[in-house]
Amino acid sequence: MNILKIENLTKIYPNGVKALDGVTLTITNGMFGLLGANGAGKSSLMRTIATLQQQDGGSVTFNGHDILLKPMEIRRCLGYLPQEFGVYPKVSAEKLLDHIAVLKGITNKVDRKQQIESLLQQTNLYAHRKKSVHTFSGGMRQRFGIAQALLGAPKIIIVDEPTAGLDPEERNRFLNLLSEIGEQVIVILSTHIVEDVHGLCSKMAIMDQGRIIKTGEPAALVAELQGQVWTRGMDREQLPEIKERLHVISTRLVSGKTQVRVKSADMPDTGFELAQAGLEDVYFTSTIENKSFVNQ
Ligand SMILES: Nc1ncnc2c1ncn2[C@@H]1O[C@H](COP(=O)(O)OP(=O)(O)OP(=O)(O)O)[C@@H](O)[C@H]1O
Repeated sequence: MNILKIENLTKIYPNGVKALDGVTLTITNGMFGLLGANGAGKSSLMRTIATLQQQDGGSVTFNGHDILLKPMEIRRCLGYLPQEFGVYPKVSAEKLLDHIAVLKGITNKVDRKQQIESLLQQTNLYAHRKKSVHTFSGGMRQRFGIAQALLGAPKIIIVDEPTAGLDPEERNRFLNLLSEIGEQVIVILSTHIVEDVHGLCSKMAIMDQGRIIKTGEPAALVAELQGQVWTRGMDREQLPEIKERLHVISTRLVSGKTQVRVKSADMPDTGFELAQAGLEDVYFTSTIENKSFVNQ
């Protein structure tokens, strides 16, 4: 079993932004979802784990090795798909993978060739292996990103916002690919898309303003809220008054009418019906409660 232990991690950028504020998490084998809005601090956490930037306080250990003291220990067993890959050089996918494999220390040519061929097959890019990555579509690039992350059989795989900008078909394809990676490694999926976490991850954390505000199994977190989510349709003009009085989780426009979701132990008002709680309700209630806690 691999164990990634993050303890009291803090990161303050030179402009004074506290991107990580005492993050503590233990992550073991399997798919782990890190959910948070833009700016919550997910990329800062991912980059620190990937040893691309140093923390200002706290520690990260992987299987007992402190990554600050022994960055090579983690780099050797890490696959990372960053949010922004930057500019791709104008070489074929196959050549680029070969180059990255050399950088990752896979020096045996036969081994390299075998790994690259099998990863190109796995990511459904074999037919495109002679094409330059800069001509690939968004979805193909992300699949290429996974192929390069999987080179060298890593024990931790970090994917940062991988489905942003993908069309529904490519997004499905990408998520299926992630789910095939297996349970023998740690996969951290950082995303702001609730459904990505729901279907795929056995464990998750919600991040907001540099803090972990909730952790657990998605199904268990949803079960905790069951029986407390109420919904009703109303005119938009009624909303301010409802927001004033009730704990509104979210509002959505459905066929021209505003559908409001409210958290309450009992029926909050006339006309409300008990709704099936979902992970989106967990996410919204946690972040709303964190904001009111921070603003107190
Ligand atoms: N290099 C940097 N210098 C200064 N501030 C930064 C830097 N990188 C991130 N930040 C700030 O730190 C906070 C957390 O950013 P981070 O990119 O980690 O969040 P995120 O959850 O990954 O969001 P996104 O998905 O938008 O990247 C934000 O307020 C961001 O503006």
